Amino acid sequence: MTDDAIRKSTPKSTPKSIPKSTRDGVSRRRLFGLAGAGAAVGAAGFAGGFGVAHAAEADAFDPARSSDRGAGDRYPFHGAHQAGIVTPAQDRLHFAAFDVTATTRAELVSLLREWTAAAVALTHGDTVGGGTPGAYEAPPPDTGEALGLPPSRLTLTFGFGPSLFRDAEGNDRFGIDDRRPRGLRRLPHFPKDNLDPARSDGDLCVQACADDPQVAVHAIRNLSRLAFGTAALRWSQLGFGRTSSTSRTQQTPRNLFGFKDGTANLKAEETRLVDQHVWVGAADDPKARWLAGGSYLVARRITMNIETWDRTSLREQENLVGRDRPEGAPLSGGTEFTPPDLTVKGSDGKPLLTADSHVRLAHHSQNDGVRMLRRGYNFTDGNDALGRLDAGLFFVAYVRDPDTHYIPMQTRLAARDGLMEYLQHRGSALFAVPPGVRPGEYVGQALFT
Ligand SMILES: C=CC1=C(C)c2cc3[nH]c(cc4nc(cc5[nH]c(cc1n2)c(C)c5CCC(=O)O)C(CCC(=O)O)=C4C)c(C)c3C=C
Ligand SMILES: [Fe+2]
Repeated sequence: MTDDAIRKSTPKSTPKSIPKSTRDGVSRRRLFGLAGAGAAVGAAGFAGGFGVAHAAEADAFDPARSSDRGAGDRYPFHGAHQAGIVTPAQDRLHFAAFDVTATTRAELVSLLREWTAAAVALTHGDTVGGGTPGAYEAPPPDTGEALGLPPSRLTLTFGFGPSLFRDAEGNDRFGIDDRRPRGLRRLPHFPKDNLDPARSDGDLCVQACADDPQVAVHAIRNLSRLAFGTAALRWSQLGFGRTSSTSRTQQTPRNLFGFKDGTANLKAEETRLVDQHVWVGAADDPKARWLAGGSYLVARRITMNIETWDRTSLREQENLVGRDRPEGAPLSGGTEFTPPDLTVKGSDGKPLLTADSHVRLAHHSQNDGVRMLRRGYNFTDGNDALGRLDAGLFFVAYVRDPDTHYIPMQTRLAARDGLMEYLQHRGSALFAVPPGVRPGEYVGQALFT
C-alpha cells in the first residue's frame, strides 16, 4: 500500500476539523474561505516599501473573526528591505538567537535557503513543506499549531551575529570574515551591565512579529526544526505588548512602567530620516557592500524592578522619564507630540526635564543628532521566590551604525539615566540585518556570492 492509500484508509487521518483541501496542501488561509463568504479586510497599513497584502480573496477572510484587527492581513516577505523593521510594529514577538553547529559554508547556505523558503510560506499564511502533508509514517513537515490561523501580519527578520564570521579564537568560520561589517562586534560592557551569557549574543537571529503569539511561536518553532543539525537555539524571548510605534497610523503603546513608549520614535513615514539613520548606505562600508539596504539590530533584555517602581511617587516617576504619565506630554509643556524643550526651567531655576531624565539624555539634540528605530516589547517570565515578577522590556533597535547610533547613547544612559536605578540589563546582542530578499534569492545571499 502506498502512503496515500494508507492515509485514505485510516480513519484518524481524516480529521473532521481540517478540510481535505488543507490536507492536500492548500494554504492555511484557505480554511477560512471554506468556512464561509468573504470580504476584504480594511485595516490600513504602511510598510515603508512593503505594501500590506490585504486579504481580499474570499478564501482569506474569516467571518467568525471579523472583529480581529486585520485578521487575514499579511506582509510580503520579499522587498528592498526586510520586513519587520519599519513595518508597523505588531502586538507580539518571539525572538530567537541561534548558534551554528555546522562547520561548512555549504551547510550554512543550505540552512539560509531553507529558512528563506519557509519564511515566504509562513508569512503568507501557509505551512512549511510546500503544503504537502508528508508521508504518514514520517513526522509532518509542519508542526501544525497554526493550522486554521490567519497570517496575523507575521514578519520574519533575519540577522547575522559577529560570531558567525569569526570564532572566539579569531578563526574565520565560513570564509566570510573579510566581509564582516565594521560595526559588527560584540557590544562593549556598559556601566552597570549584569549580563547573562545564556541570554546574550548568537550567530544568527530571527525576529518573529505577529498579531497572534501562536503564529509567531509557530514560525520560530518551525525554523528551529529546520535548523536541526545545522544550528541550535541559543536563547529566545517572548514579548507580549509592543513598546513602540513605528508608523504614524499607530497609537503609542505603554511599557510596564505605565508610560507611553514610542512617541518620539522614528516612524516609517519619515523616509528621509529612516534612510539617514536606519538603512546602511552603499558607501558606508566598502568591505561589507552586501549589507547596503540592511541595518543593525541591537537587542537588550532589560529587567524592570516594577515592585520598586510601583512604590515610587508619580512626581518622581514623571521626573525620571521626563514626560507625564497620562498623556506622554513632555514636562516642558504641550501635548504628546510636542517636541521636548530642554531649555524650559521651573520656578527653582532648574530645567523641567532634569539632567538625569531619560528623555533629556536620549534626545537626539544631546546625542550628535542620531536617531534610532525602536521596536521593543514588554515581557514577563514568571517570578522569583520573593514574588517579584521577572518583567521588563526587551529592547530592540535598528540603526545604521552601532558605533555612532547606539553605543554612545547607551554609555550615556547607563552612566546618568535616573531610570537605571529601576533597571538591569541582563541580555545583549548585536546582529547585522541583511537587506531585503528578491524572489528566487535567499536571505543574505550577497554575503556568500
Ligand atoms: C539606548 C537606547 C535606549 C534604551 C536602552 C532605552 C530604554 C528604555 N526606555 C524606556 C522608556 C522610555 N523611553 C523613551 C524615549 C526614548 N528612549 C530612547 C532610547 C532608549 N531607551 C530614545 C532615543 C527615546 C526618545 C527620546 C526623544 O527623542 O524624545 C520614552 C518617552 C516616549 C518616547 O519617546 O518613546 C519612554 C517612556 C524604558 C522603560 C527603557 C528600559 C527598560
Ligand atoms: Fe527609552
